[in-house]
Amino acid sequence: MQTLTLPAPAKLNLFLHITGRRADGYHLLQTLFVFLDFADEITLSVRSDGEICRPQGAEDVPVDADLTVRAARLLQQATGVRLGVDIHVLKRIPMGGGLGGGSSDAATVLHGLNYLWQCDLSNDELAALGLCLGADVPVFVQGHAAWAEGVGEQLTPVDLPESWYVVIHPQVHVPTAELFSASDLTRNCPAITLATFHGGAGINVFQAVVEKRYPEVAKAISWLSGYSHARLTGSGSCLFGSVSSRQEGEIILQNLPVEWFGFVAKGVTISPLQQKLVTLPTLYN
Ligand SMILES: C[C@@](CO)(OP(=O)(O)O)[C@H](O)COP(=O)(O)OP(=O)(O)OC[C@H]1O[C@@H](n2ccc(N)nc2=O)[C@H](O)[C@@H]1O
Ligand SMILES: Nc1ncnc2c1ncn2[C@@H]1O[C@H](COP(=O)(O)OP(=O)(O)O)[C@@H](O)[C@H]1O
Repeated sequence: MQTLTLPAPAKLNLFLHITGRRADGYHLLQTLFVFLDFADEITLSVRSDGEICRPQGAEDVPVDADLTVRAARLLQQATGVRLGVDIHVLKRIPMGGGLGGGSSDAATVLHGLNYLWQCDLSNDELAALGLCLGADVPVFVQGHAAWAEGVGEQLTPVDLPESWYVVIHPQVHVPTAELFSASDLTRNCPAITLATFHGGAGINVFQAVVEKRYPEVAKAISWLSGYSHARLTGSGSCLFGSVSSRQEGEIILQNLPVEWFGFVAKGVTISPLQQKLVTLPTLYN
């Protein structure tokens, strides 16, 4: 039986603007994605009977709704492969926190099964499949920090300097779809460039909306602002601030109120998944 364990890293949105809306209601974004060296862990064991099972995963995510299972089914249908898989998901990334854990899990399953099932799809083909599962999946498939436009699928790779982040989860679940439909969400940001971002431009348009609706998130942002420039990632509820080293981040976390969860992570240009994929030996029939 072929078994493979791969990471599914978290992401941060270093800024997030909405510049307009598509005819189908989806929002047009500008954002900058960076990966973290903080990840879920996914173990895939090939089954010969074609079944797709998830013996281990997030308890509150039903098997049929799990993005890992949906990704496996999608790849099976798209390629006609007759093999199946047991999917073990070790969750570390807080769910519904704007860290993209579900999307990342899906991207890791697409890559892992593309390898184990020997489907031989390209990164672009896997990213196109991933987009059917969620707007954030393609960047995790491509695995390179990126400037993103469209709904997040038009990606331009960006090399970012290594940096450290304190990430706080205020233990609040913020539903993405609800925030995208908020009447007070700013949807007409003027387009900016990477150069203007590096010059200091760029906010997260969800931050004001989330702070108003979720006082606990506002409280956490205010707390982290005492140490670093605190910003929301994605549609929240996680927030982050950059720090100069892991040690500086750990010192800040010593004062973290007990009701919140926090961790320090390194921001990386090449995702931990890509780093692992390039070390895998070639499989022969
Ligand atoms: C906001 C972001 C920023 O990276 O991240 P998260 O906070 O989810 O991590 C993403 O755009 C989220 O992408 P993702 O989480 O994949 O969203 P999807 O499952 O595709 O969409 C969930 C719902 O959000 C709305 N939606 C999503 C993306 C988008 N560009 N416009 C939208 O209006 C739609 O109502 C959709 O039904
Ligand atoms: N494998 C998975 N891991 C996390 N969430 C999942 C998974 N599969 C489906 N979901 C659903 O996707 C939602 C969003 O999860 P997640 O990607 O972690 O957050 P966000 O989109 O805020 O970054 C969860 O609330 C959950 O209902």
